[in-house]
Amino acid sequence: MNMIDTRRSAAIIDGRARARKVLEDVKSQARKWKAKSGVVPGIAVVIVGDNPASAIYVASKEKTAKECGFHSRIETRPATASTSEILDLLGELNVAPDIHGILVQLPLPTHIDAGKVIQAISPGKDVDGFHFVNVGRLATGAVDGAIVPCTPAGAILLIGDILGPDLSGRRAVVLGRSNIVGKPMANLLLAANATVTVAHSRSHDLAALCREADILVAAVGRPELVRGHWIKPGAVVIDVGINRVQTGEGRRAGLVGDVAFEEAQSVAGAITPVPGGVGPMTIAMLMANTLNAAIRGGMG
Ligand SMILES: NC(=O)C1=CN([C@@H]2O[C@H](COP(=O)(O)OP(=O)(O)OC[C@H]3O[C@@H](n4cnc5c(N)ncnc54)[C@H](OP(=O)(O)O)[C@@H]3O)[C@@H](O)[C@H]2O)C=CC1
Ligand SMILES: Nc1nc(=O)c2c([nH]1)NC[C@@H]1CN(c3ccc(C(=O)N[C@@H](CCC(=O)O)C(=O)O)cc3)C=[N+]21
Repeated sequence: MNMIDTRRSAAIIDGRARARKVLEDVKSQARKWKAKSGVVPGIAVVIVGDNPASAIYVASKEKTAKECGFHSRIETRPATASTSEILDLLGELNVAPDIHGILVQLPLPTHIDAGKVIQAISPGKDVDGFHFVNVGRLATGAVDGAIVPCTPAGAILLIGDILGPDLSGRRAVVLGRSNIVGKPMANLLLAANATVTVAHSRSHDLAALCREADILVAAVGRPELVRGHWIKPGAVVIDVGINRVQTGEGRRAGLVGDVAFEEAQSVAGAITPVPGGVGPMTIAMLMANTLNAAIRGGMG
């Protein structure tokens, strides 16, 4: 019998538990802020059309907002709504005194100018962190004043729990360059002193790039693209992907990430599961961003 077990097993990062901790903090800070100022943090979620995935996320956001003691308002508009109708609604929410955070659920129906809609949100209420002002603050290193996009903000917390806040000398690879996840993730890693590579659909030899990574963040939306042999032994693997897959093709039905979890688990040092990893952190960070926006009083 081989006495040396060469199989390794990564620590599974419990995003649900970490998110609960964030939410407990948010809840207690919100209570204190209310006692001091009389202000109850308020969030408005705008949902256009009837994307079933969006409906699930929005319900979950509302439930969590209530748990935090926040005021929450859902504004639903039909898929046929025009860009100008949504801009009018945002104009109203921007000046609503009981609303401190505004989120427009993406994707929007294609006939709506999503860029215009995002830039119409007042930067101080932009709890997604998608407005140019917040993107610019993060990109220029003024991280403290920025509202940071929720998913990367949650992911960097998980990374910090394992590696500490200073990532000097660590190689990070981010798969995906979207404005929602990939780019802000890269900026946060850079701000934490990591050496960052951003890869995307035009990159060559992703496997070799990924094998260099002490920290690998996968945000591509391709089920189980990242295989076990792409991963550097001991790496911290953050799987942002949320992919709904059917049975067949040798896969389990249901939700899978962008990383082939079982394979990766035998190589990585730590890994986030899907579900139960980054997803719950996203919603928790949305509440944290809303609380901070309320405390800042919509400044910025
Ligand atoms: N857990 C959470 O809270 C959240 C999860 N998500 C999930 O994360 C994933 C990514 O989301 P998002 O960033 O919005 O997605 P986008 O579709 O906007 O971006 C995907 C990125 O991945 C790149 N890409 C796509 N296919 C490949 C490939 N085969 N090889 C290399 N790169 C590729 C694209 O490259 P290119 O730019 O060249 O097209 C693009 O940069 C999705 O599964 C989404 O559902 C998203 C938000 C929150
Ligand atoms: N303006 C805007 N901001 C967003 O932040 C935004 C968006 N639009 N559009 C869609 C994506 C996706 N997203 C998720 C949030 C939570 C989970 C989440 O909680 N996931 C659970 C499971 C969910 C399930 O079971 O379906 C988990 O991973 O454990 C997932 C994905 C936010 N997004």
